[in-house]
Amino acid sequence: AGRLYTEEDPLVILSSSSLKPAVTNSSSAWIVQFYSSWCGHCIQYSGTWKSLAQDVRDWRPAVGVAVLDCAQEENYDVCKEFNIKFYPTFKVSSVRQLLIDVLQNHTELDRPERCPPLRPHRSAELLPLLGQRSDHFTAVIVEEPESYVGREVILDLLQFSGVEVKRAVSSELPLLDALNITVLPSIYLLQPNGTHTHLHSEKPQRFFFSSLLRSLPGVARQSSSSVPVPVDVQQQSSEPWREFDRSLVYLADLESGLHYLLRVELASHSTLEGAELQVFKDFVTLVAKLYPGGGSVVKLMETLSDWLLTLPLPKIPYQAVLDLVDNKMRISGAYLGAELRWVGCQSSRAGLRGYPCSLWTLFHVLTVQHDARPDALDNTGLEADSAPVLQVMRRYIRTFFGCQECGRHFEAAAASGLKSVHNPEEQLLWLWQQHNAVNTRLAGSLSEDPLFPKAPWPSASVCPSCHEERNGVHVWNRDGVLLFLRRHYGAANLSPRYAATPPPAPRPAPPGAPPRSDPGWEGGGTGGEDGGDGGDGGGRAGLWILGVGFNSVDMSLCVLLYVSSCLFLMLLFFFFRVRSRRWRLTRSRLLV
Ligand SMILES: Cc1cc2nc3c(=O)[nH]c(=O)nc-3n(C[C@H](O)[C@H](O)[C@H](O)COP(=O)(O)OP(=O)(O)OC[C@H]3O[C@@H](n4cnc5c(N)ncnc54)[C@H](O)[C@@H]3O)c2cc1C
Repeated sequence: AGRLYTEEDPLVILSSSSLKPAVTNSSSAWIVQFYSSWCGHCIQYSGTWKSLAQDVRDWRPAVGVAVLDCAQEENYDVCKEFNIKFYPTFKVSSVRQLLIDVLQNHTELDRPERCPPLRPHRSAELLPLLGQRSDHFTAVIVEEPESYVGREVILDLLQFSGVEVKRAVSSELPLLDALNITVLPSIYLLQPNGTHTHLHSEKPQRFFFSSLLRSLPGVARQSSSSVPVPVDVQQQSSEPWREFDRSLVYLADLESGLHYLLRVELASHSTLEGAELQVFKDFVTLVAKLYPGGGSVVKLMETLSDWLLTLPLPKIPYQAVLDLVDNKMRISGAYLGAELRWVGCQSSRAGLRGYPCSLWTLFHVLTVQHDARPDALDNTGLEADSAPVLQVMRRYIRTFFGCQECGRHFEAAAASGLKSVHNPEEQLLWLWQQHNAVNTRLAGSLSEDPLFPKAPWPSASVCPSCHEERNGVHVWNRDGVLLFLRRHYGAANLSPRYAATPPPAPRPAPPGAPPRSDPGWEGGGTGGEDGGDGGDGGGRAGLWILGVGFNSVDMSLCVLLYVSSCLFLMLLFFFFRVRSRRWRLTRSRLLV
């Protein structure tokens, strides 16, 4: 079963393995909603999509309605291939009309086999039918050219035998005259015995026309067994619950968020150029400078940032970025885990929380880091802004964040609110306030996880000093909130538990080695002990000689120095040899 959709819904749940077999060379057209189960709007919208599927259920031979969850790891590649960047919203009626346009605009050659022709008929095609006997009813709907009613009724009756529906438009004057049609849309019925009559409908609407035709004698639904429905093979993996402490922030969430952002969200942009490239560069710089801990993630982001800044290319293929993120160059100590391990952002039900939760968390951490180290962004080009973290976040959300509606809301808030942010302190408070505004707006919505209800944060039980009552009215205590945010999102409160790149375990000191001050995970881990696929844990690439540790860069420098010293000595040797020969020659000439 899908996450927002189940097998009971009147639609098909597709996955990477069933999408292509279902839609390629299909006898019907397909409308597939690529959604993301973490996207609040997709959750809100799922009801609409189900209504649409229900609404056009009888059109099934001509068109299949399906969904595919791009937030599922196994579907990443197919969403990338289909270039899915954002998850839009529609109204049922507009999607239904869009469907009709798509179905009608197929040329005769590539029209799906079971899709009926939807073009209007000419008077010359219809008038000869009057008075003719037949084995079935023929309904003629005459309507304005822009009306969808006729096409909707044709599709509604697609699975019914005993009646054929045709449409004509109001410009067919000979037909209008012959049938004496004065009101549009109208429905005219040609009976099997050759007579014809105007059908009286309560209202000139799709539902009434379709119902009338379905109730005609001998009109019956055909067996639907001939309609192939692909069997979905998608299995939902149920993640094991990870015990965690709500008072901590987990590095595993930050890393999983970065993994999703860099390897999934960005992957739908096959090349980065212009403003997009600049937004990405700024984001990477920001993370490289402010991500706490100085560990392998920072090393990776620094490498990426250096590479982006030193290459003056106007356009960068995403694959090149991915190669660096996957550390194909095997740079020692640079690594970002390639899996999702939600901890503080895990959910009680599949499909909720996860990525958007991690993105909020990441930016809260970055605002607090910037507040602690305001000089960290010096000489990056970002320092001139009074709210650099928020500006980068704003541009990232606007440009790349998959939830387009969220981006619109955030942009509107930033456009009006960021003018009042003048320093790092106001910056972290603004983000807190904005996040609370979103919480309030979404409280009780379908995207809410009952285990993590959306409410003004932090609650009075978590931070009593954040709350006050003035004249019987609740108010936030600004200083209390500031203190709480600095502590909660501060480097000292980040837990490495469950992280894919844990801090390096203290290396057993070799005999005679000088006591080493353990930098711990905060002081600059050099990569995971379990480097994982593609990761080159810095800890493993080194060598201990006489109690001194050398990493692979040190070793390469040694080799370089050794080779250049040898060359230098050889040069000296040849230089003196040539000189001594010359000297001997000159001396022997003088003696002669
Ligand atoms: C920029 C942005 C805009 C979004 N806009 C929308 C939108 O318009 N509509 C929509 O449906 N979804 C939106 N989302 C997603 C939505 O806000 C949630 O992220 C998502 O529903 C997951 O909710 P959650 O329960 O994990 O908590 P989240 O709201 O994601 O919060 C994650 C964690 O942050 C902490 N936290 C909560 N509130 C605060 C706060 N005020 N300050 C600091 N920390 C806090 C808590 O520990 C919480 O568990 C947006 C996400 C982002 C990143």
